[in-house]
Amino acid sequence: MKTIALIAHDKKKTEMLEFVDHHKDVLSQYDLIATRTTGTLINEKFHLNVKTLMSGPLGGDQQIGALVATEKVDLVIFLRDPLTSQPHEPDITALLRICDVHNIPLATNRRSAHILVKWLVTEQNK
Ligand SMILES: O=C(CO)COP(=O)(O)O
Repeated sequence: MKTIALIAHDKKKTEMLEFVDHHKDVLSQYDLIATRTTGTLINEKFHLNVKTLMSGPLGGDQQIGALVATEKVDLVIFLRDPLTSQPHEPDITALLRICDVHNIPLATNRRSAHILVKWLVTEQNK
């Protein structure tokens, strides 16, 4: 397990920052990538050296999807906003799909994200 992708829609960015704050000790042990705005906010606050790709609406979800498809991402945390329509909805759907195609663990809400991080810790201690 090496690379974790972090993505949050605008209304979920505060939640993402809280999530990262809570788990920064674990997350800092992995290579982190993110869509542009999400990653920039995380880097400003935590200096975790997150590599940023394009913003989601400009193709960032597709970039992460391509990395999932080529097995360069091992886990995806995507705090989606299910109550706001997104202009790049097809890209979002494609990212979720490609995670399923490649059997990549994917959390789309904060509680499942917490569970995945706990699982990471369990795996580390094996
Ligand atoms: O839109 C997004 C995911 O679909 C997130 O993109 P940003 O991190 O650039 O806001």
